[in-house]
Amino acid sequence: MTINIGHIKYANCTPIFTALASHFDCTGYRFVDGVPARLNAMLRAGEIDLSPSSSIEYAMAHEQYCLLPELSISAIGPVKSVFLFSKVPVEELDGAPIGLTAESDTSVNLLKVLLGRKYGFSNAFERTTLPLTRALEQFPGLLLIGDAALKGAASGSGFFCYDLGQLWHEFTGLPFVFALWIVRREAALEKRAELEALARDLVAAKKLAYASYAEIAANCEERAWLSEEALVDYWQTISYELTDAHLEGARLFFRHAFEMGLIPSLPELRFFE
Ligand SMILES: C=C(O[C@@H]1C=C(C(=O)O)C=C[C@H]1O)C(=O)O
Repeated sequence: MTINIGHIKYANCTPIFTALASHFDCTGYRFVDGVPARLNAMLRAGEIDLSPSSSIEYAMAHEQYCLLPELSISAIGPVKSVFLFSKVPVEELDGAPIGLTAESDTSVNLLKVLLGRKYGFSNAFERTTLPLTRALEQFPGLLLIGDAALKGAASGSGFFCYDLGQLWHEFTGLPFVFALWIVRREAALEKRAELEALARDLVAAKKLAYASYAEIAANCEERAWLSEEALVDYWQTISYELTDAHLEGARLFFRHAFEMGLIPSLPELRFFE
């Protein structure tokens, strides 16, 4: 049975997908490229079986999902690819309308939690697909994630630039889990043996990737717009683990989100086993 796997088309996913494709048999897999918000919707609709997807998507529909252990896209401090860009210092954004990338579901809610709870602000939020400079003509602040955020930060845009991984760490002292590997429970039942093999291979691929960041950077598509050194530095910044501290960070995020009415209930974290 083919397994339909979501593939976030961002530099942060390149190491694990490259290592998976180069070391393991992927003939039974169909990879579906997309941005996180799109892959979340496809996962919810049953159009893919599993994906590294927004952690908040798990919380939104946890009765349909379970999680792969030992894998995430997280930050323990700065993440380098999730930024609030702003025309003024963040302390001056109370009441301001904030533009939100259409690609994210976790980080838009993280920004709401941080502005609401860390700063005590009350903001209006609006999704936008405008690029950085154009968006900041319309909004005093703009949230970008993934490659667009990496590029925006590297461009020396002259705007104030706040790393949400770092703001969360200052606020809580905990890791922040941006993405979890989410599996549809239906698929976990129907494709159990295949998913067990994939879960094992993904953890092995993660470890192989750790040992070959320089080689992966030298050969990947992202080299067209980011230097090998910057890619390796980015991958070393991200935490791909899912330890007890990561889970504590995720639970605390969900608690804030629930208290602010951003998710319908507090999810139990259930793993594929
Ligand atoms: C660190 C990142 O994590 C991501 C952020 C996500 C979100 O905000 O919904 C989802 C998946 C991850 O790719 C990033 O994309 O920059």
